[in-house]
Amino acid sequence: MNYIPPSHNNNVIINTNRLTKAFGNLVAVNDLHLQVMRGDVFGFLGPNGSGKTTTIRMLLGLIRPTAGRAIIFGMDNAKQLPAILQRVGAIVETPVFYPYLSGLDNLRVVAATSGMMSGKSNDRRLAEVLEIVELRSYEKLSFRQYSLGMKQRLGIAAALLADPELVLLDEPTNGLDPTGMIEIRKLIKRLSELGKTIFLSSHMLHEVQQVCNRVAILQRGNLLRQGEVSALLQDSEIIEIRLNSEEEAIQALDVIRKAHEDQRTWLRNPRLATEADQAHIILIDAPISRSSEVNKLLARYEIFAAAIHPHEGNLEDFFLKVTTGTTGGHTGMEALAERFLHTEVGQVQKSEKES
Ligand SMILES: Nc1ncnc2c1ncn2[C@@H]1O[C@H](COP(=O)(O)OP(=O)(O)OP(=O)(O)O)[C@@H](O)[C@H]1O
Repeated sequence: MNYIPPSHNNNVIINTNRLTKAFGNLVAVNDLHLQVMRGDVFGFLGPNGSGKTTTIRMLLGLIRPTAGRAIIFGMDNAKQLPAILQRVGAIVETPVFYPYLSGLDNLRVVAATSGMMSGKSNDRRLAEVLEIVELRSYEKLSFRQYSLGMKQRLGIAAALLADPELVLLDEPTNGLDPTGMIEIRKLIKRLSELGKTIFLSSHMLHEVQQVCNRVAILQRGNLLRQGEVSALLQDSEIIEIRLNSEEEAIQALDVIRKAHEDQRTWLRNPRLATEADQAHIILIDAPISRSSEVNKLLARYEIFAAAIHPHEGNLEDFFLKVTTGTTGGHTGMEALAERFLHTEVGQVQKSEKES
């Protein structure tokens, strides 16, 4: 995606141009072009070590890029960082709170140390943010008694104190149990309804699919894809056709391949299922809304499918496709993607850069 000059579009909240960070020979982030639009819940996806935190740290001005720049709210963060940060709330590392103070008192400390208002308006804001993160009923409880999910939400409450337009969250569900994850998901939706733009990094595709409208996929510091979740999901829809025998499956495959060559280009990558006992199953990367067309096509050649199963797209499949080029059997794909995402990946060596 091309760099959009900031003056041309005020709806672009984050706009990076060739953003790059090298640590010695290791290129942690390489030539990154990101566009986050106003109102997005933007998922920044990638396996461990792919450069997500490094990117967030550059956006927040915590580290300097080796090359390229980041424009936030139309301002260059190398030049106008304080003005940008006034409009941003972020959690990059687990926030530190006083264990023996209550949630409310901890927020009071944050408000006081960051020079926010005091008195009644301050108390009102504290109550508001505790309400948003659903900790109002636990505000008097000491921090050490909070669950991990509550601690994380208190961190988000602290990031919300100054009513930021943009909220940056680095792996907000890391280490949380399913209930904690659901709470964070609900909170992200609530923040989005309040008009915030949200940028969240994650390696949990399923989580991201449920809350984000747009995503960028990073691998070894390189941007693999960026776009609307709905469009990416459509790209990973699969039609599964079960035939009555392996012989019939091979005939059907031939028909589908010819149809693909003959203008039905939406019938992408027809193939036999990879599992040994599934040689009678064909998988096609194709919009599931066209399942009946496939059925009719085969019937014209007197091939009658025993069953046709449309598989909705999911980010795991999509991710696997773009990261490994795998478009094989559907079976086990999610598990494979999940394994991949938890794998520490190797890093690219610093490449020669164009000027
Ligand atoms: N200060 C640093 N010095 C040297 N290498 C670093 C530094 N910070 C990060 N890296 C390396 O840069 C790469 C990208 O790390 P980064 O933390 O940005 O990845 P990530 O996608 O956020 O992964 P994780 O989810 O594990 O934090 C990794 O190989 C990491 O070891």
